[in-house]
Amino acid sequence: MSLVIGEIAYTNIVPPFYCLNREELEKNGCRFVPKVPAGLNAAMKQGEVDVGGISSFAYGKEKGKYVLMPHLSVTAYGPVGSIFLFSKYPLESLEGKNIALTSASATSVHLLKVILKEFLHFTNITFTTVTPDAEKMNASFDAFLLIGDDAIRTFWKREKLGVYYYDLGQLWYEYTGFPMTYAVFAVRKEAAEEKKDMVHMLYKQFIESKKKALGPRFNDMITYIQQRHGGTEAFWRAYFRNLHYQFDEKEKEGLLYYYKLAYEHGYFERPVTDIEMWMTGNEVRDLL
Ligand SMILES: C=C(O[C@@H]1C=C(C(=O)O)C=C[C@H]1O)C(=O)O
Repeated sequence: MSLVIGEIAYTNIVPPFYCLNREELEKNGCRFVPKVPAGLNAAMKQGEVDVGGISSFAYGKEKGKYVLMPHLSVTAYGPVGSIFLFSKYPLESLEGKNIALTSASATSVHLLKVILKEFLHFTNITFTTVTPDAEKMNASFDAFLLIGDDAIRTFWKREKLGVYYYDLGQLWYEYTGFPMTYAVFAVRKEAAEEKKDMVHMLYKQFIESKKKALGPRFNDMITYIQQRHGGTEAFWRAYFRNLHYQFDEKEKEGLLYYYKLAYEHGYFERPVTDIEMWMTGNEVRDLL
């Protein structure tokens, strides 16, 4: 029996994965599957992936099927640094325009729609989902949304593209005062039951990896990322110091508010008013 772990193929998720003892996990039957968030959301829904990072939107959409791992998420209190709407026009002038949405995302595309409809009161924007490619998107659309490393690379060349840019996390924070949780760590309920010991082992390692990657191993994580993706050391340091990886009351409150608006705007069939956790209280404390 193997445990299939979804690994978001973007840098934002690195800390909980960076210091995993992959050899040990693989020896014990774990297998890693890297995909962009939308790919993992689908794989998890189809039962091909048991556990891992998925879009927080996908948890709400599939409410009832997954439980969430405590103290793990990808969250920002304000700007994210890697979720941008790039636009030929200022934000206030987007009514009547067409916007390209990256096919890699679920949380951020709905976040953008919610922000434009709920807070800017736009009713007439055409959205088209396309493969992320800044040049092509910029050539054919008035504005385009990118996430993850695609967004970071485009942010670095924003002046060449001559576009306005808006950080969705910043907009959300300005309008609501809430943090926004983009990725959650979900476990399919069947896997949580049937592969209990493996899920426990993995959870412990996720927590340890996050602590080490943001603590004693921070410098070598930054070097590793800079070597793979370019950019400056200062950029990556600031990027990771800004992101939050916990998932406690404040993060849940922000996420539930997002779920409320997502339901009101018709993106969920049922309201999502609570979050089911994998293990709670004392049980988890033993694993931390
Ligand atoms: C922080 C980010 O969040 C990601 C955004 C997601 C989405 O929009 O569905 C899903 C997972 C997150 O890892 C990012 O893309 O940079």
